[in-house]
Amino acid sequence: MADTSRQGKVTVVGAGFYGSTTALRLAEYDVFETVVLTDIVEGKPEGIALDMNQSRPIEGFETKVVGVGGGSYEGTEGSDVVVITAGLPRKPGMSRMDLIETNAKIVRQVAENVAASSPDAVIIVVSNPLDEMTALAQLATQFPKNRVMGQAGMLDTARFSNNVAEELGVPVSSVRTLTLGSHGDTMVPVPSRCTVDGKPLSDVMAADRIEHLVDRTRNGGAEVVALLKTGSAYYAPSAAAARMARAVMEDSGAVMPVCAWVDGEYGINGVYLGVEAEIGRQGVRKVVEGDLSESELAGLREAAEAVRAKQADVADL
Ligand SMILES: NC(=O)C1=CN([C@@H]2O[C@H](COP(=O)(O)OP(=O)(O)OC[C@H]3O[C@@H](n4cnc5c(N)ncnc54)[C@H](O)[C@@H]3O)[C@@H](O)[C@H]2O)C=CC1
Ligand SMILES: CC(=O)C(=O)O
Repeated sequence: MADTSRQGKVTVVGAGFYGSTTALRLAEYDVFETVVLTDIVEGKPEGIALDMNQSRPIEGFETKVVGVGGGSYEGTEGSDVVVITAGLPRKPGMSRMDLIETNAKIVRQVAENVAASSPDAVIIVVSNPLDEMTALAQLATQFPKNRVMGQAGMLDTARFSNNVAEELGVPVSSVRTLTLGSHGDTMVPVPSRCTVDGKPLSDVMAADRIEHLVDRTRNGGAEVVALLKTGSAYYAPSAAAARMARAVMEDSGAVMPVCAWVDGEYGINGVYLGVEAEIGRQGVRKVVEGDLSESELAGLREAAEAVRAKQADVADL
């Protein structure tokens, strides 16, 4: 009898650190029928897929992982969700923005291929610089804006929560935080929306320590890059992208911080920006506008203008 407990196809483009860990997380959820992993390199995705499939009897999942190398999109056709991880990671001392020209060429080409092979997919972009690459993927595919979003806020929020939990010596499960804005210098960690065991963060932590953790969160990616010396973070980033892909496939309605098209919310018009959004089968169901302090709102508007300028530039790259 056919097993109908798993459904859908998710493609992960780019079989590097981010892409391969995302593919494994997605496969281990055991909710998708197929996870396709692709790369321009021949053999790498095929080898990784075989290795992951060989782990199925040990980990006990049935999702089939398919590897497609050589820049081919054969086998990805009709994907429900596509996660774009193709692109260079930064080196120590580089900003995400230093990747813009190289990664724009890669993301444009990938997005055009995705549009041709999976015209109804929801796209989750992770390649950096994130806000600009998300805008570019929408331009290149001409998909409705709700069907193209970027992963950053889930990661930045997780880093903020981990920083708070470590500082206070409490379980991460007792901490709620939020990070909005860009995945860059104008990131907006939102202390007014943070709680520990339901209590406002400001009741349990001194203002100067909160400010320190806000800074550490803004520099969370660079902190990992500096330690690794080569490449950038992928365990926490892949957890975030995989959760987003699963929320799409399951039409869960979960509210997550993501890079979404903002048009009117917070008085901000026409830009991809990190905000909270309800995620479902069509991608972003709606942007969820929450309460922010005056300075947080000003920070979000500043981030919007900074990414708007760069997003206009990528159209020509
Ligand atoms: N949004 C976020 O929160 C985060 C974003 N990133 C970004 O994700 C991207 C990937 O990072 P890693 O996986 O660590 O890098 P990596 O170097 O390990 O992997 C990148 C992969 O992309 C492949 N690739 C390049 N051009 C391609 C094309 N045209 N088609 C298909 N595949 C192609 C490469 O062959 C390579 O396997 C980087 O741009 C990085 O900055 C990384 C962490 C967090
Ligand atoms: C690489 C990157 O964007 C991060 O770790 O935040």
